[in-house]
Amino acid sequence: MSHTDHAPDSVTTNPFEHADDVSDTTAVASPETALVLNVGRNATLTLGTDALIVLDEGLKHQRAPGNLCGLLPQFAKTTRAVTFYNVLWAELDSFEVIINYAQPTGKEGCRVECICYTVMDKTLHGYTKIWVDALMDRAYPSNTKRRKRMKVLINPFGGQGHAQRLWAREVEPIFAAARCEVDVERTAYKGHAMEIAEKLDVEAVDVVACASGDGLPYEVFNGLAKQAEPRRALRSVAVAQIPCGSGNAMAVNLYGTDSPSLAAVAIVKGVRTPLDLTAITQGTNTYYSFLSQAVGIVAESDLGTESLRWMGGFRFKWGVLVRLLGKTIYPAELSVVVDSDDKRAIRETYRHAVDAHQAATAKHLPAETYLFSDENATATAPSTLPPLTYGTILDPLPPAFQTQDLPTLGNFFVGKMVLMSADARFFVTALPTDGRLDMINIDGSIQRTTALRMLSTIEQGTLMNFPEVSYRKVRAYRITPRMRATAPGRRWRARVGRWLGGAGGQREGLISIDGERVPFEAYQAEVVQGLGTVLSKRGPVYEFELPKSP
Ligand SMILES: Nc1ncnc2c1ncn2[C@@H]1O[C@H](COP(=O)(O)OP(=O)(O)OP(=O)(O)O)[C@@H](O)[C@H]1O
Repeated sequence: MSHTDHAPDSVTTNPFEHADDVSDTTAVASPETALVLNVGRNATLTLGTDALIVLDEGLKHQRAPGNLCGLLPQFAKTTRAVTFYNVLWAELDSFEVIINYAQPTGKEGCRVECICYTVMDKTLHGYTKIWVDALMDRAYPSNTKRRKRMKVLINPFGGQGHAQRLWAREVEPIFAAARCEVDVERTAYKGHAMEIAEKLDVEAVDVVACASGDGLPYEVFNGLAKQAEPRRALRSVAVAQIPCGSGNAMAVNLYGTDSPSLAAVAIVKGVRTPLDLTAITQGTNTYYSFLSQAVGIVAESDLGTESLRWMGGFRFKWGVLVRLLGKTIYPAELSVVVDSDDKRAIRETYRHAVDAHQAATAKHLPAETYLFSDENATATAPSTLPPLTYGTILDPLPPAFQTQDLPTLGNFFVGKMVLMSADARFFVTALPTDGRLDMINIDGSIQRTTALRMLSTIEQGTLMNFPEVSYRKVRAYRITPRMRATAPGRRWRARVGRWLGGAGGQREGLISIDGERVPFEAYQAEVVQGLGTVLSKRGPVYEFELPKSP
């Protein structure tokens, strides 16, 4: 923590004006005009366009960090810029101006630092208070709630089992510096987060932040959906992720990072954003998915490779590779309500949405047009869940569905977010609230060389460009997966393939909903626009840029 004490000589709204000329500034200053605070003969704090500028001759005499334990005499600069985004809190505490901020520590994180100056002259307190308020208004724009009330859930077994340590070291200090109200609970068993969310007092909590992978957010959405007033609960409580798991897609898409400390800042500064949820009916069960559904190679390589956990992060890629090379197929019947199957039109629509968002941001249009404001979050929400437009899996298939038999299906993957992990860009035109799902189908009998080329493009986000990849925007679908029959002469080969792919003892197929296993039987899915609420950096678009070509 840096701590610099100076008694302010004077205050002024113009750094080039002499202090004597503005001796009555206290009377006229307002949040719009209070830009410069003189905090010493040689120190000023200025509200710049995007950042707080600290100009202090005293900083020159402080050693800069990272200079080989002080062996090299290297001195700090006299100015320091702290982006308003990184300002966590500012206050005037009797004589002290205290500014807590997040100091980036390389690409992978940040830590809390403090700027602190003493204001001895009581006559300047009125102006200083106005200046501090003006800084807070820039640090927290009108669509960003201050001092969020958080329920933090920690999965002690998420990822490599480091969630507790990451929370205590990297995240808790940031929430504390931002003066958030925090209530922490550890999950004790599978399904615990769902129970907690089901019983949560939604009036008392703004955010449920999950120090976990994507498993806990999935449980929290489903728990909120079980409340007595589910729609209201899903709208008033934002679900957030402190990335501590093996899959951290929520954080990567909404905050652009899988660093716990950077995600913590994104949560503190996050704007409430509606997120489409997918209502899935299977038998008599209903699940709500926020991320993805998979049948075939992705589900098998994720859920069917438990025996290969020793491989760490490479487990999934290995699983995919073995199955691709083995040309594994996952037959199914698929019925879909298609919105568009024209890839060019899908990309165009996506680009329009991004352009519209950028234009609105540039013109500072009110965010309320697409975001919920905190004040009316609960007031306007109906309390019950909306009825499903296409019924459930137990109903006869409505005529809006087009049915295909897919005897050689290889990959069936449906997503509501772009990235499925930090380097897997599957659904490059996904938007949080467009009321559509992005659906990818790939035939399992395509050439191995093509399949390998596809694999290498997932990181760049160009998989959809392959003519062999069916990429559609859909509103609903029903899938009935079947076990594949192996020809008698190929049984031994298939067994070796399964063993190599980590699925030696596997007896039936796998279906993954947000990375969680559900029974291998038919289900129906329908997107429910804006049903859930999350926190995001930008609102209606994810932290991703669509590759330029084609
Ligand atoms: N105390 C606990 N003991 C066992 N399982 C738990 C516990 N708390 C949570 N879980 C379960 O752990 C699962 C995985 O959680 P999470 O997504 O946080 O971690 P992950 O490491 O990313 O996931 P995965 O294990 O799928 O790789 C969830 O289904 C959750 O219900």
